[in-house]
Amino acid sequence: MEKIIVHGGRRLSGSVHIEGAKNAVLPILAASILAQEDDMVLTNVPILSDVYTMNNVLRFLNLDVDFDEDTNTVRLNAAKKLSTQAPFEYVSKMRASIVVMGPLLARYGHARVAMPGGCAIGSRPVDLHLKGFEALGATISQHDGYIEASADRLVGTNIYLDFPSVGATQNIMMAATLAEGTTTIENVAREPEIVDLANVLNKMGAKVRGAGTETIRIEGVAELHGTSHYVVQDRIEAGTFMVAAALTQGDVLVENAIAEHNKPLISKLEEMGVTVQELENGIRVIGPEQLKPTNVKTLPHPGFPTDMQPQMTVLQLCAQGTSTLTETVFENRFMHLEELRRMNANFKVEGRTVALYGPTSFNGAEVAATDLRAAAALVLAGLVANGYTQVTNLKYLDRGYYEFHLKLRALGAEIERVKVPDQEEIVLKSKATKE
Ligand SMILES: CC(=O)N[C@H]1[C@@H](OP(=O)(O)OP(=O)(O)OC[C@H]2O[C@@H](n3ccc(=O)[nH]c3=O)[C@H](O)[C@@H]2O)O[C@H](CO)[C@@H](O)[C@@H]1O
Ligand SMILES: C=C(OP(=O)(O)O)C(=O)O
Repeated sequence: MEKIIVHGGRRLSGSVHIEGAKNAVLPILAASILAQEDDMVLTNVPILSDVYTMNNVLRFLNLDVDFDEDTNTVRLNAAKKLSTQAPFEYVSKMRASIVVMGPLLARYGHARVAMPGGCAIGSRPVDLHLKGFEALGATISQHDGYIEASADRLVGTNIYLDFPSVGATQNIMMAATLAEGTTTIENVAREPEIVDLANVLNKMGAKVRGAGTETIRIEGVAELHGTSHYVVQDRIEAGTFMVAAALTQGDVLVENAIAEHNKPLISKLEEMGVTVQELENGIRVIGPEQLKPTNVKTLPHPGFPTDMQPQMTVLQLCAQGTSTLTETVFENRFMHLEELRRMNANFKVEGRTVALYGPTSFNGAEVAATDLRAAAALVLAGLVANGYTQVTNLKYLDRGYYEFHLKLRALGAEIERVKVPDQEEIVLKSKATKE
């Protein structure tokens, strides 16, 4: 087992490099399934466990996948006959594997994918994905824990999403690229990662218009081919470092950060008294001596991102007075707060809203991450806590942050990541010693 140990109290300063976006690269990797000829060459690919998982799903489907970590480049080839089945052992590792379904259905008229199930932040059904496939003419059945979709040929149609789901928008968009005729999807997700995917699909020969707005129109084409693409920067990693700077009265340049992608966060930071400067080479964030309280509500893009919510609650807990945070996207994304309570946080959850009573004098403690952004939030709290904070369950952190502790250390944090024997190893060792 590994843990991160942080000794709080250091101001962060300097500049930090941000990786390509996990949430952009995962569906783009899946889009490679659509390339009947030519390699797909993706650059600026982050070294994350989720990327390894998606690469393994694609290898299982019979794509050739080569990840050169020295150059952050993944080269894929999908020219061979592919399998259309993604089994439980892969899908259970990562929910985002569901986005292989749209491309498989588009190319082969068939996909059988294990039901992804929920996770620590909510139940996360895929009904909107399936409604979209059905509207395109697929027959859907669910049995033995698998979802199966089949169609002779998908046919373009008008689809209205009840909620602007990121995954459903991506899956339906990819399915429609090879459909007969034109598909219009309304009330779609508008996240920058959707725009990045649409850009790749267009470079592959698709005709996707309107990504980034509420309506996407896709004119079906006969075939798609490989292309090369530089993955867009991770706005959530960038935002996490912006919060780290704000929290520690720091002065940090988040290199090449795209302000347009982080508008709601920047606006809230400014409201709290943080100085945010948009420079040519990135965003400079200077934390104030005292943070002002603020109220935040998570919403689909361009609203405040739910993936910044746990980190934001840590900042709000440090403000002079009471702040609120309303989580509208996922029904169960406050698990990190119970861990923060161990560190002296004072808050009250009522339904989807939490009142956060600041200012908090965080005390170092042993805490366990419950999900990806919870892990980041606990490390952030450790940066301003008295004494030592130990964060475990780092498998969550590794899903979405590359060398998080090293980047923080380079900014001046007193932080290390260590291997410690877990309980099972200790028992085995003590048995061996006795024998
Ligand atoms: C790999 C990836 O890109 N993950 C992101 C993606 O997840 P993901 O694509 O799973 O998120 P969605 O936008 O689909 O989900 C948002 C909400 O819609 C609900 N829903 C979704 C689909 C559906 O068919 N039915 C339904 O009810 C979900 O349960 C959730 O409450 O967007 C989320 C919302 O910005 C982010 O937190 C995740 O980091
Ligand atoms: C919730 C997240 O990811 P996923 O949808 O892959 O679980 C996240 O990136 O914070």
